[in-house]
Amino acid sequence: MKRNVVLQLTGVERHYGQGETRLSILKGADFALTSGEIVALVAPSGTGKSTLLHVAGLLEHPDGGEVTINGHACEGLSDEKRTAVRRSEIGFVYQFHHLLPEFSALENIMMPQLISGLSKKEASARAAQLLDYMRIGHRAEHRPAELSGGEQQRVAIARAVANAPLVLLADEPTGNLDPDTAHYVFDALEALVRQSGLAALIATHNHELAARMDRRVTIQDGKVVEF
Ligand SMILES: Nc1ncnc2c1ncn2[C@@H]1O[C@H](COP(=O)(O)OP(=O)(O)OP(=O)(O)O)[C@@H](O)[C@H]1O
Repeated sequence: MKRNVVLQLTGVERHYGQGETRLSILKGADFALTSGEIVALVAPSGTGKSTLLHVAGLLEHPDGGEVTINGHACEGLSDEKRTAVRRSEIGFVYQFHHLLPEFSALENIMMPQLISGLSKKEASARAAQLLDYMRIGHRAEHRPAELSGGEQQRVAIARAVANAPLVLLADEPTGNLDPDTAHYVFDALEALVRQSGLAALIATHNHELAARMDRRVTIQDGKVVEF
């Protein structure tokens, strides 16, 4: 499989507040993620992991620098175009699943596909396939509250990749799970990434999980450095 840089951060700056209370979180951060790789982002609390993921995932604008997705510079894009890139190229997983409580597992995974214009039939077929792949096909009709924490996260991962993005960004996806379940959920995530060739950047405090990833990076003085 040909390896491409699918996500690139160049000189990314992110500051919060003004004047004396101004907090500089990212100070010229550079980072590149290549298709097919899984990278751990391991850094102490408050150093800017979520900030980095939000900027990389086009959820926040950087105060300086550039975010390039699959070769396309995103900072100059209109909000509409950024949203379109985010929907088609980025999947996001949070520590808490953020699934829609009134919808079933299958419907939650169908949702981003319906928003992207797929028919119900197509979206449902892909959602069912992803649930099977995550080994929770038998829970398709259940709502999030009826699922275990590990099952909820597997649905959230399936939803994140439903539109076949290039990049999966995950912010502490197993932070809420016991160690065995964390490994089980990571197994599923890893299989999905390996099979589809997408790239993943995963913030985690779990050093055992981080050790299973291809590369580990951290944030030091507002910059991304290899661990
Ligand atoms: N919207 C905001 N306004 C002001 N400060 C913010 C904002 N968002 C984040 N911060 C601050 O930026 C710093 C980095 O936050 P961030 O959430 O990126 O850290 P983190 O490394 O993900 O931490 P954790 O591991 O605890 O989740 C923190 O000091 C946080 O308080």
